[in-house]
Amino acid sequence: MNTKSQAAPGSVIDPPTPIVQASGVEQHFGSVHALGPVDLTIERGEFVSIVGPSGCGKSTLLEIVGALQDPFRGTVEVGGSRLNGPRRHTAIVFQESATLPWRTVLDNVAFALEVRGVGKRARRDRARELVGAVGLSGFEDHYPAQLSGGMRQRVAMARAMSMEPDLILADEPFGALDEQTRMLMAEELLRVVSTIGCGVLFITHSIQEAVLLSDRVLVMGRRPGTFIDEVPITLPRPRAHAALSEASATAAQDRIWSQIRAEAEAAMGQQR
Ligand SMILES: Nc1ncnc2c1ncn2[C@@H]1O[C@H](COP(=O)(O)OP(=O)(O)OP(=O)(O)O)[C@@H](O)[C@H]1O
Repeated sequence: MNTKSQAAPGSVIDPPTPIVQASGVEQHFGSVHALGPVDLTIERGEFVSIVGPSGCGKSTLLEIVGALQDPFRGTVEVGGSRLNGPRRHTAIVFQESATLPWRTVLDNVAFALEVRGVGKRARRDRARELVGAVGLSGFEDHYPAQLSGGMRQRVAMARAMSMEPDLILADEPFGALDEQTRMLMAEELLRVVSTIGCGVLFITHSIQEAVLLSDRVLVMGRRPGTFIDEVPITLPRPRAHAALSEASATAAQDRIWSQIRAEAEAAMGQQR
């Protein structure tokens, strides 16, 4: 799935910079040292997950990369430029991503296009395509209140895609969903991401989900979180859930779990 394009030999085009390059990132909230320092690089088109014990600083890092937290220590470049506020091509998806209750599914998805000044006809056509891509064809005229939580999350995903992101920041996006919907949504996300070829920073408490989706899983230790391991996932793509029973996948899951377990136990000990 990696869509890392290479500059042709002799080409005047520079090789692409990573989509995210963060170094020495650290966050303090008053006397609470929440995160870091950490370095993080995500190549263009790469899917990177972060797993780690509760409260270790995962969301803090994602929010810093998404320009939702400022100030912080260290430097963050996204798309080759120093971060100086929210970017148009960074899409952020949370566990309970908000939909606009007074707009239909189609108009929720068309909203980001409207903000960008895309004409009415073009944005409705594009929104219809995206609604289809997340499996909601037939629900275009429904309002969010008429949908299940999983369907609303699909609307949020379609809206994120409408921004033509080069980077998706996803913080436990399927955390509130039942197991079956969660599995289907994970496969859906893989399809979407491979179609648009964007980089992804994905936070999850599910080790299985991280292994299924990622090119690399970063394991964060207890607060103040730093990366204690980096696990490459070499399963061939396209992937479906059956891939999780392959030997390399179970080995990766065991390796990640043994480290998180040790960190979570130590973190619980600190809190006693
Ligand atoms: N605005 C804030 N003010 C004070 N402390 C904060 C703030 N935001 C986060 N923290 C603290 O910083 C630490 C890291 O929080 P963060 O939400 O990044 O952890 P996390 O790894 O995402 O946790 P979880 O897995 O439980 O969602 C925690 O101890 C949290 O209580």
